[in-house]
Amino acid sequence: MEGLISLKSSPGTSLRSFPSFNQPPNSFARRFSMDLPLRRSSFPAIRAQQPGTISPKEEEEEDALKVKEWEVGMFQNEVAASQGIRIRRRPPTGPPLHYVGPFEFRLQNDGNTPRDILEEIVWHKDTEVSQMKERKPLATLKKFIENAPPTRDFVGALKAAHSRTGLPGLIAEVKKASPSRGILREDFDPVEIARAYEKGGAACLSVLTDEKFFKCPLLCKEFVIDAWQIYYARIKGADAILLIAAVLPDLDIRYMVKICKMLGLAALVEVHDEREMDRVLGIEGIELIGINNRNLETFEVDISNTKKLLEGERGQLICQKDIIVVGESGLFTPDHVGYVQEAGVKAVLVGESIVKQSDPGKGITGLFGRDISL
Ligand SMILES: O=P(O)(O)OC[C@@H](O)[C@@H](O)c1c[nH]c2ccccc12
Repeated sequence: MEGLISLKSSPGTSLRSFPSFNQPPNSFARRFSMDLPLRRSSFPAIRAQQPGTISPKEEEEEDALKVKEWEVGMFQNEVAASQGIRIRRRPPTGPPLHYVGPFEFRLQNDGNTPRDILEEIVWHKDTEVSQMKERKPLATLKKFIENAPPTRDFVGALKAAHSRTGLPGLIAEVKKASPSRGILREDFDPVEIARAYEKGGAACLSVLTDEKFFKCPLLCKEFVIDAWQIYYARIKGADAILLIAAVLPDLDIRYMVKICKMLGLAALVEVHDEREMDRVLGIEGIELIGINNRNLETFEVDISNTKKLLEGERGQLICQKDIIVVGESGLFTPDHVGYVQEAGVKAVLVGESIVKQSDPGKGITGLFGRDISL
């Protein structure tokens, strides 16, 4: 699960490769040169002094574009905050590293220290995605998609499993580690684990999407902050993708859900509290809502969260809209599964309790209290 565990920074990365949001643009730096010193060779005005680089006009246009992008980036944080989203998409005043002339020094600014693990992941993801986008621009991904095989029906597989077994359809998660639990399995062979899940009766798999090996539809478990990641997941063989309401403002969710539809992907939109649920219920075209029992900011797990969010009017609205709800995280026993099913879920997303078993397929039987592969 790269998205969950790759929190390390990328040494040796030039700032030039992720200029748009992480670093204020050059003309800003000129205006506020004391506050926002930049690494010299990384920015257009300085590059232009070297022979064989872009023209002053191009440089000006590039600068103007970056100013706009930076402003939009900052504006996004404000929009998100107005929707109750605590996670800031980017450090408010640029990254903590600052450079002045030939001297480099580190400026640790309070505002630029992530407040919790989710924010740290999102800030890291922003850098990672900017770099990947440079290597594989959207136009390249689109060409691959034209030749990609069709997606498998993720929602259909969950519904079929539910009506076949009378139990929630299982999305079985392949993960080696998580930030809250550390390493879950030393002898980690993702392919073998996924095969065992498939044999054990899982309807779908949740995995960092890589090669296509299985018949079960795949959920790409990622921290999506940019539509580019959705295209990338599609060419890597995903059939569904996770969108986290604690990270994404409504407008992003609307836009990303549309992109998913266009690409034939299911979108699993994840919520953790009432406010997020209400936001998501106000968005048209959502088929799958995940209720995460784990708070991604504190790691606290409470399975009664699923019940709480499905009570009363919210539950009725979900029924009317024919939305499938997935109970996520912290499910270990048949009692847990029964409890969330009683609360109204038709599917569950389970990682730790089954991935840890020596035979993950048998782990599924233990989780449901009976063999669901038949
Ligand atoms: O291992 P568990 O407790 O069974 O949880 C699985 C899954 O719900 C969890 O990995 C998860 C759900 N949504 C997420 C978002 C980010 C990271 C992790 C998650």
